[in-house]
Amino acid sequence: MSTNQSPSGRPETLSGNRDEQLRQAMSRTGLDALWVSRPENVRYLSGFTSGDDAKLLVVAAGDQTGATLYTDARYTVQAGEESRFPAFIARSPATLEHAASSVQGLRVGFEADHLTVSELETLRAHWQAGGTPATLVSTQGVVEGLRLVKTEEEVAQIRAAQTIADAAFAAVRPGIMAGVREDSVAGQLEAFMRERGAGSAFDITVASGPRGAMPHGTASARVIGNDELVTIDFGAKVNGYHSDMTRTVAVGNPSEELRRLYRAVLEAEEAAVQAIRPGAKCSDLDKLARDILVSHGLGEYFAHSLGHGVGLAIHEGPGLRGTSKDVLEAGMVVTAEPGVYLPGVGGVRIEDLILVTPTGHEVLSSSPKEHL
Ligand SMILES: CSCC[C@H](N)C(=O)N[C@@H](C)C(=O)N[C@@H](C)C(=O)O
Repeated sequence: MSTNQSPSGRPETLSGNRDEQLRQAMSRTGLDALWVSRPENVRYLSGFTSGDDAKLLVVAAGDQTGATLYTDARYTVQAGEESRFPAFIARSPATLEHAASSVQGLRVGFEADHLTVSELETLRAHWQAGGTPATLVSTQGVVEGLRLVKTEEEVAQIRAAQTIADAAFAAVRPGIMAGVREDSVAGQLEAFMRERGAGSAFDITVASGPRGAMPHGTASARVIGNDELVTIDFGAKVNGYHSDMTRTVAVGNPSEELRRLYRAVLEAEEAAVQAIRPGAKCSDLDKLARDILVSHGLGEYFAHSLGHGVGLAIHEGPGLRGTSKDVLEAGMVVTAEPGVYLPGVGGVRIEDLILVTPTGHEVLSSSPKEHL
């Protein structure tokens, strides 16, 4: 066990803009402290890039403000280089024993969506057993709420990721033809992005022919046939920030039935993109696209939501779905991605990545769409 003060000299106390927003969010939720366990949230607040193997304790109670990164000895050097907060190097339960003294008598939030039952029991055992127990408070979305609106720096990372993804698509598209395996297409996209310093944002979907009926048809060994549609959904990852884009392309001369599906999805997608602006209700956007597909008799085949926010996570707020209460604000980055999936026939999805701007929107993805 050891403490590791950041050599950068950056402050261990909560003092920046992001810290102030967090302090306000904690105050609204009635929290003195927050035990951050969602990897993206650890990264967002501390800068430490291996959030899967770290936790962050933030204390914002009266004069007592500050944060400590908890990670293990595999990351001693990395934590020193990356974390804005001092790191305590240990593994659980030593981490919890160390944190216990800081949380005595405090209302400590935990992230209910990112803590297992056994981890919660361990927190209780260490922080509620002594003379001045902490009160553990279940929370949802405290840090995620801060992540909804991106800073200029965050938008720059997402834009860089999308630029690489667009270049990858342009390079690989000519080779998407009958006789080529789906996983070869995925491999080429991934290799292109890696060559340019980006990772793949998620397992790439390459779904050809009848496999197009699977919204997340991860590239398989299937050989693309003639006169088929192929749905390709992929993204790049740059400094933790994702891009996300889907194109459906024609190989040969797909049937009129497939072309009709394509045209309906394109109409829904373009209408949704045009409606993206600050103040737009996410549920209305979903309905707009869904109604167009319903008017084409395809509503029952639109098997998911219209879209989602994109950032440090591939799926984050706001949610562009029927049940969403979210309203768009400038600085949000979202997808619009209607699709239809007909078992035994195939499917179509078209997706753009969009920045909400003060006056409307900017489409970040630039790969051309086919007109069938
Ligand atoms: C495993 S990440 C997949 C990324 C892909 N572009 C995507 O977002 N696909 C959608 C069909 C999706 O999964 N939507 C979610 C938000 C949903 O509707 O629940």
